[in-house]
Amino acid sequence: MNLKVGLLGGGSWGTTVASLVARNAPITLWARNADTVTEINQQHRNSKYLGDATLPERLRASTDIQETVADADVVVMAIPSQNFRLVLEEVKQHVRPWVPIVSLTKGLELDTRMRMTEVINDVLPGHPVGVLTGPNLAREIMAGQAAASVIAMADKVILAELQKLFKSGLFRVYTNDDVVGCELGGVLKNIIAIAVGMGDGQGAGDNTRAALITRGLAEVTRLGVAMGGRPETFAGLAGMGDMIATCTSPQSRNRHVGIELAQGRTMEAIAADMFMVAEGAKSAPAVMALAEEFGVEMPIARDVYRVLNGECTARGIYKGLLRVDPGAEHEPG
Ligand SMILES: NC(=O)C1=CN([C@@H]2O[C@H](COP(=O)(O)OP(=O)(O)OC[C@H]3O[C@@H](n4cnc5c(N)ncnc54)[C@H](OP(=O)(O)O)[C@@H]3O)[C@@H](O)[C@H]2O)C=CC1
Ligand SMILES: O=C(CO)COP(=O)(O)O
Repeated sequence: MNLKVGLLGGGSWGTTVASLVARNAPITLWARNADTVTEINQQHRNSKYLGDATLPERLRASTDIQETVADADVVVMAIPSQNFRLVLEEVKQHVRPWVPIVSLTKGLELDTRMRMTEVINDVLPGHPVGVLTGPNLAREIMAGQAAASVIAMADKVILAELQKLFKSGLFRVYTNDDVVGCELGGVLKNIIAIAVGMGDGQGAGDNTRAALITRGLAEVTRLGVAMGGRPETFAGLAGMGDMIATCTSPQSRNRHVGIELAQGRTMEAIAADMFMVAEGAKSAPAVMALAEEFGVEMPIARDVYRVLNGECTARGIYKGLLRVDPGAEHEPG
């Protein structure tokens, strides 16, 4: 393809998506860390985030945002949610006015409770905005295993071009015009994955995990639909698909946080040991505020939030589960 791509964010997922896109189009990957950039350009590796995985030789990295985005036809953002706006403000100085911006990020901005596509609209009004999301654990995709994803954008013509840009070999990319639903599926499943990790860390069984995933998906769907997403989106790759991958994979950072909380560790101590992002822990307060604003009950997310805050322990939450009287299946609780 003739489209030039600038991708911002040299972590696990940014590097993985850049490697996929490099098969289809010229791409520059921006990372703030000069060692990461040198390693990608000279050794075709990003060992901090992706171990021994070999990156395509045509993938070029840069520490210069201007060089990365000034002649880009598409800009892709893989920056964690709490730093997303900061980097986008720099992108704004150099990007051309009509260029589509695609978010890979699965979190909410804490202060504003905004989704990343809303942050993009805020900083770069007028640009076509999209999101790539789904059950996509970075290391598996780098290992060449098959995966499916969803690219969502309101403009169907640009959407079809973006689908061609991101899909390759065993990475199957479907289209969807429900940006809100797709984006919220990726954000909200992270908190349920923390709940599942809290159960797994205490030796809970497969039935417990299945119950949490199913009830978790129901509450995620309730909030997502109240915020404007379509119910069927939450039954698809961006909803149920990502929920299953994140809640069951040993590779998930959010599930890992839950397992550590189950050992009685505080979120502060867990975060101090992690160099990668766990978006669920960061976004939980914003999700709770949105649930209140939209009048949606999210009992599992609320319990996770209370453990993250140190208001109660993972063990206490699981004992509490048994004390709740179940009502009708379609009701919260
Ligand atoms: N990993 C995965 O499997 C998937 C992740 N995602 C989502 O993608 C997003 C990015 O995640 P992922 O790549 O995994 O995260 P990682 O934790 O692996 O990497 C984070 C990257 O962001 C960079 N970064 C953080 N703050 C800044 C900043 N202020 N300026 C510039 N760069 C910054 C880090 O740079 P440095 O190394 O210098 O600290 C690092 O390169 C998240 O929202 C995640 O939920 C979505 C699908 C799959
Ligand atoms: O979003 C992901 C997989 O689709 C990655 O999940 P974690 O951030 O929990 O590792």
